Amino acid sequence: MDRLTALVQDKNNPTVVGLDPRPELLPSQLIEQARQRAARSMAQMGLDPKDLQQTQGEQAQAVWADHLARAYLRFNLAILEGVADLVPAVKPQIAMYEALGPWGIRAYTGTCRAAADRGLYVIGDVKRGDIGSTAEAYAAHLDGLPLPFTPGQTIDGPAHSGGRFPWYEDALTINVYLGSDGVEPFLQAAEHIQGDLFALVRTSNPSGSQIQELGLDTASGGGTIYQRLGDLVESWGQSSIGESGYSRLGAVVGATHPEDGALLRQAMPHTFFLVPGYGAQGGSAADVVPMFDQSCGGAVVNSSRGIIAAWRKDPDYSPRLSVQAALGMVTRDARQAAQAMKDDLNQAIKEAR
Ligand SMILES: O=C(O)c1cc(=O)[nH]c(=O)n1[C@@H]1O[C@H](COP(=O)(O)O)[C@@H](O)[C@H]1O
Repeated sequence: MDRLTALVQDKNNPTVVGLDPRPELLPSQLIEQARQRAARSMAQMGLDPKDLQQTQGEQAQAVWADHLARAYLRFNLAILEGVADLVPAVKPQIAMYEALGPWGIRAYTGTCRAAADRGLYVIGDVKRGDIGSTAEAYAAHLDGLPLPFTPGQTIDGPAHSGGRFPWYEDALTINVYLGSDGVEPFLQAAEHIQGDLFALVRTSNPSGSQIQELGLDTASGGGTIYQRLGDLVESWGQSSIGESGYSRLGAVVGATHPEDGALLRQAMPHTFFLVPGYGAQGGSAADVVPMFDQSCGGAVVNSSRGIIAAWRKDPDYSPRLSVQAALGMVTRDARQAAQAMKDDLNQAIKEAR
């Protein structure tokens, strides 16, 4: 977590902007423009643009997914323009993009690349996890595609280009339910690119408690499942502790569980926390304070809707604005929201110390 720690310190800001686009979070004129462009594409392909309105037929759906994905990328670029110099990191959530098929994936990788080009640390929120051999393939998100030229050809060691192509992520969120053999390939890939991972430990959603708060008997060490997971994550990270004092294996700890976060902070001194749930899910700056260490480091806090949808609360917004003007508002309001979050977090941390 050395690079992330350095970026947080440089910008004096532990804020992560979640890039989670959805049609209703985009200004309507951007959607309308995508619709018009899709209709033109349909006409050029000799198809009836009316099919688009009812999204009838595979081709119409493909054309629409393509143009909506392009609108997502434009929207994200507007957000990045507003926040890139202010925040250390972004976290695109891949499900929003995967919903648009291959065109969405192109918007996802385009977003990650644009963020990386602006010097931001990119957390790919992919929440992967599987048996070891499959986890190796998922881990290619970090260390690049091992592309054999001949089917069946094996590639020894880091013979492939390695690194950021084609995903451009610095870190991934992972699900560690499958145990250490599902984590090891991710750790190796992270080591290869000097990147990081964030394992789900205590999630922000209410029903996470159905599993994570289950108690363990004393023979199994006592405590709860999330505490045991925390211990395991701390121990799996031991061999990758960097100069910052934190390992490459971080933990996701929801802002909606401040008491649990405080317990985990104590039990996991070498584990960096990614804290989602601030803002739209009700977590406050006071709630996230216990997730930070004594030096006010060791954690970053994510907000997605609170920043990317800030334009929706702007009294000057009107659907009659041009696309350019609406995107300008997206940029400005995202920046204001990110600045307000930075101030809110830093003030709460300062007051608590
Ligand atoms: O791994 C995550 O990022 C995550 C874990 C968790 O426990 N809770 C959680 O909300 N998230 C993600 O954090 C983001 C929260 O979005 P907002 O509620 O809009 O700020 C979404 O991308 C979620 O998928």
